[in-house]
Amino acid sequence: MNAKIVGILDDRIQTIKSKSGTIILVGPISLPVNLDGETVKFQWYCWLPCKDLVHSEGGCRETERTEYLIEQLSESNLAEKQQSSVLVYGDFAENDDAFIRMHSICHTGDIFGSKRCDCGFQLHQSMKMIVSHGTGALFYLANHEGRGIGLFSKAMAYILQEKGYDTVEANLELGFQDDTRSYEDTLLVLAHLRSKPVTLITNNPKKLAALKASGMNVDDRVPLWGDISEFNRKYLETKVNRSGHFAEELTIP
Ligand SMILES: Nc1nc2c(ncn2[C@@H]2O[C@H](COP(=O)(O)OP(=O)(O)OP(=O)(O)O)[C@@H](O)[C@H]2O)c(=O)[nH]1
Repeated sequence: MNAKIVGILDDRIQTIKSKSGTIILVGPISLPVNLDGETVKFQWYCWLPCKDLVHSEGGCRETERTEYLIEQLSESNLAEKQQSSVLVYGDFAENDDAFIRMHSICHTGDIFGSKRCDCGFQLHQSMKMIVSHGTGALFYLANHEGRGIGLFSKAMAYILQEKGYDTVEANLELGFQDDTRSYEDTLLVLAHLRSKPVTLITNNPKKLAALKASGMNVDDRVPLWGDISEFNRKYLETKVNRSGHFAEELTIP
């Protein structure tokens, strides 16, 4: 193992231990982002559950950790697994007030710009809200596709939705719960980066409750509705009527 390479990486790799397993966090990494034509500098971190390494014990050792981690990377086939990450803005550890977005990956909305949901809009808008607020973090949760059912299953659910099933019914008909997302690892990363309370960007009361129940220090919420069109009207109505989303701020034309 090249000691120079280990030395370069070592001080930006940390382990976070929990009852359910260890997470390896890499960062901060400077990430300049084009946000509506302006360059905004975020600090980026990515994390990996130790169990996703081929020899999980070796990767998570306290001593010589980085060396063991590098040895396993090329064998661990990480492109076949999902890694989540977080974009941090401002003095995240210390500022009294910070906006947090827990954003579930949406291949169709975030990447293709699909208008069947509001995900792409929420992703972009939440980054703008965090920057204009001055401090915050966008967690991009890569194992949450389709509220936890996976991309292929979401494609099947979309076909059922074309035949009149709503989002919740389609998930249930395919044998899933309506919402199977876990925030466990994400909250460990958040606690590592910040202990002060946060304001959560969401319209979803169940997400707020689940995060609070898992120990997240949330003292406020801000809504994020938008990009409403004929294509996502039923999806958004289902959020309000079936999933209990806060409706007071939503006006569907
Ligand atoms: N199963 C299913 N998932 C969908 C559908 N449309 C979007 N999604 C997924 O829903 C997730 C969006 O979650 P969030 O943006 O956190 O939405 P939310 O739980 O309503 O909460 P907030 O956006 O915070 O208000 C993404 O993973 C999308 O892939 C759909 O029709 N069916």
